[in-house]
Amino acid sequence: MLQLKEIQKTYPSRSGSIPVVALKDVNLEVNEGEIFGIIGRSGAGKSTLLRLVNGLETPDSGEVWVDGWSITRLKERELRQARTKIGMIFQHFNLLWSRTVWDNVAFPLEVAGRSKEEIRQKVNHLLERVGLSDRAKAYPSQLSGGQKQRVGIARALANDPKVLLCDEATSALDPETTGSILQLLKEINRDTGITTLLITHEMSVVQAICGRMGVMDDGRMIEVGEVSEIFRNPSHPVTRQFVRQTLLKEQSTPFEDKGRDSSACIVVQCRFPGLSDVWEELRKEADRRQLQIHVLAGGIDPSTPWTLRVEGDRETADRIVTVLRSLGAEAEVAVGVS
Ligand SMILES: Nc1ncnc2c1ncn2[C@@H]1O[C@H](COP(=O)(O)OP(=O)(O)OP(=O)(O)O)[C@@H](O)[C@H]1O
Repeated sequence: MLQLKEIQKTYPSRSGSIPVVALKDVNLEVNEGEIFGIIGRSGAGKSTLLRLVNGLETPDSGEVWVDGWSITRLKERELRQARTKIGMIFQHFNLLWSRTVWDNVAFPLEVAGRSKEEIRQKVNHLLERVGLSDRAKAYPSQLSGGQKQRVGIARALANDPKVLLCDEATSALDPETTGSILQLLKEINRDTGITTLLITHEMSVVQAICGRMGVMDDGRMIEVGEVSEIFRNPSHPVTRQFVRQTLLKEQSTPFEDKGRDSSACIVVQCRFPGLSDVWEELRKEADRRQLQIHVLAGGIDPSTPWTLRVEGDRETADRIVTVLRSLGAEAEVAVGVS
């Protein structure tokens, strides 16, 4: 669905010094219907990559393909047409502040020349989809951050795009709102099959909704793979650092703090045949043993493997693996971080 082939992108220097090579020989393939996450530190080249996909930037060399269109070869008129099939949401929402919620969502449909009746039906449907029917007449300034992003999502979906690009879409939101927006994106992907490419600097975002991910550093795509696999076995030092930072973050704690030393932890990877029963058993077992276990990935979609962080030493993790196996799960200790 989306392909970047041997992309090279250089920006001319801003102050007469050396030009900046933002992307270096980047290759990427995103499959139809998947949610693909790209993570990287500031300046890694994530935004440049996204702007290449919707044709806002052109590469020095290489090709960008979106749904059969070679974005890099299109003339301005064709590019505008191709762009209607690419929706985008932004960190700071980019809403039209003088227009109501309803009018913001209607805007791309008006530009596309849709009839009044078509616009009415579509906007009402989209507002219902994002849970904002009752705020249709409000202005963006009267909305919370999460509601603003819901308007952004509805607007991005107005022309039934095949691809949704998310540019740090939850970076301006608190963790709870982030969770609900990610959940909405996941549901939309499930219901419409829209191919979703998101960029972020937060591993937790990738873990929450992406099936596969790419890691960028200094203009290069340094690692691509299944999120669970990369988490279990990060090969590049930069990826390892992202994983480590996530593991050491005190978040998503399903168990109360038992005063353990949290400076050491072990990651356990497991697959459950079912979900809730096993999880309940595991909770009880961990409680009995006074252990802290955090779900790092796999919490939203029961079909994906779970990644658990167990605070404690290798012996503790081995005990948890034994418990998991006794509950019918496939489980193994993946990586130790201290
Ligand atoms: N218009 C521009 N002119 C010159 N240099 C640019 C321009 N846009 C980006 N760059 C440079 O290209 C490199 C990649 O930038 P880019 O914004 O793609 O990275 P990023 O990973 O999205 O970073 P961030 O997370 O901070 O937005 C950086 O060194 C940046 O300074």
